[in-house]
Parts: sequence; structure tokens; C-alpha cells
Amino acid sequence: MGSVEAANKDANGSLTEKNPTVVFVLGGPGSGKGTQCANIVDNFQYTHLSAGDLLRAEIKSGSENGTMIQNMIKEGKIVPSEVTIKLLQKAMKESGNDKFLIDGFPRNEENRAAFEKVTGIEPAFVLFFDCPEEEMERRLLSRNQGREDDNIETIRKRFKVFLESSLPVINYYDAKGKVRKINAARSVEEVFETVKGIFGPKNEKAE
Ligand SMILES: Nc1ncnc2c1ncn2[C@@H]1O[C@H](COP(=O)(O)OP(=O)(O)OP(=O)(O)O)[C@@H](O)[C@H]1O
Ligand SMILES: Nc1ccn([C@H]2C[C@H](O)[C@@H](COP(=O)(O)O)O2)c(=O)n1
Ligand SMILES: [Mg+2]
Repeated sequence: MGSVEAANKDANGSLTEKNPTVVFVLGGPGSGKGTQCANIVDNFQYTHLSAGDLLRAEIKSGSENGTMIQNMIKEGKIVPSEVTIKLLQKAMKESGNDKFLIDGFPRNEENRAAFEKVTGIEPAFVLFFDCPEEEMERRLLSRNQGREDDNIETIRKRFKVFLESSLPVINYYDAKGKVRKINAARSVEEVFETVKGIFGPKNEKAE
């Protein structure tokens, strides 16, 4: 048995010897997090968990939190950590994997501190897709996936929340040397070339 210090907590918060590898995938709305995570999953042995997708699925499921989540997403606000972390823990457990790309989380200091406290997990590193607002706005307005928050009013609110609440989390991890900043204002292929270099050959899927 290893020491308790070396142990993590499992997705339910119990101490375990298993050490999940978590990469937080952060960046402004429309910076390309989901697009690049799909490419990473195709090439590396990771499970992609998008906090936004999990919250949208929760709305669709008719859960008692659905209306609250829907209203918060419409306003570009961050849903309380307790709700999002429970969804992440459940998805981690159900995946059967131990390597995760957690996309769009932590979005604020409350998300960050609560996840660390509840799961005991520290990210291996943080991918930060850095993209100018004008480019992100262009991408979101032409995304065409029927998202209720892809309208100019909500997009502006999401940009404000990103600057005020999410950037401080990126700065927190940057001070710990964990941030891998990527210029996301390039083509999908160019961005992925940089991403591939960060993951390296170790976790690459066999052909
Ligand atoms: N490098 C790129 N160049 C041009 N368009 C891109 C690029 N990456 C993603 N896109 C497009 O921009 C839109 C937003 O991308 P994506 O959904 O991956 O962003 P996101 O960071 O996950 O956004 P959100 O935070 O809103 O979920 C999509 O329509 C996607 O196809
Ligand atoms: N940690 C999170 C992640 C997302 N949300 C809500 C608020 C976001 O504007 C929305 C969409 O997320 P995205 O798909 O853009 O990553 O979901 C949240 O409250 N907390
Ligand atoms: Mg996304």
C-alpha cells in the first residue's frame, strides 16, 4: 500500500490508490475546446468530458435542476459547483477509463477549489486555447448547433464571465507551471499539431 498522501479520491470522493490522469481544457467560449478534444480522443487514450455538454444533457433529462441550469446557461452564468462536479464524477465512473479531458471546467475559483476538495485530484496539466474575442465571436455566431447561448447577447455575457472568473483560474495554474498555452487562432489542423506535441507519443492510440 502506498501512503495516503500519494493516494487520490475516486469519483465518489473515497480514497483510492488509483491515480486518474486529468487534463483541464480551458479557453474562451468558441476557442475550439470541443473541436480539439474530439481530435485528442481520436488519437490518444483519453475520455472527453465537457462540463457544458453534461449540463445540457441534465436539462434534457428532465432533472429537478434542469430549469435552474437552463436559466444560468442562458445568462452565461456558472452553475454551482456541486451540480457540475456530481455530473463529472458520475461520467468519470461510468467511463471505465482513468484518463480524462475535462473541457470547460473549472470555470471559476469555486469550481476549482470544490473539485480539488471533493475528488482530491490535481490536473496533470491545463490546456489553454488562447483566441481573440473577435475570432471566438465569429465562430460562435456561425456554429449552427442550435445552442441557446450562441446569440450575441449571451456571447457577450460569456466573454465577461471568462475574463472575470475563468482567467484567474488559468493564472492560478500558470503560477504552478501547469498551463500549456496554445495559439488557437489558427486552422483546426495547425492547432492540433501543437496539441499533439504536448501529449507526446506515450498515450497515442495504436493504428
Ligand atoms: N481552429 C478553428 N478555426 C475555425 N473554426 C473553428 C476552429 N476550431 C473550432 N472551430 C469552430 O468554431 C466553433 C466553436 O468551436 P468549439 O465548439 O470547439 O468551441 P468551444 O471552445 O468548445 O466553445 P464553447 O465554450 O462555447 O463550448 C465550431 O463551429 C467549430 O467548428
Ligand atoms: N464548469 C461549467 C461549465 C459550463 N457551464 C455552463 C455555463 C456555460 O456558459 C455553459 C456552456 O458551457 P460550454 O459548452 O461553453 O463549455 O455551461 C457551467 O456553468 N459551469
Ligand atoms: Mg465546447
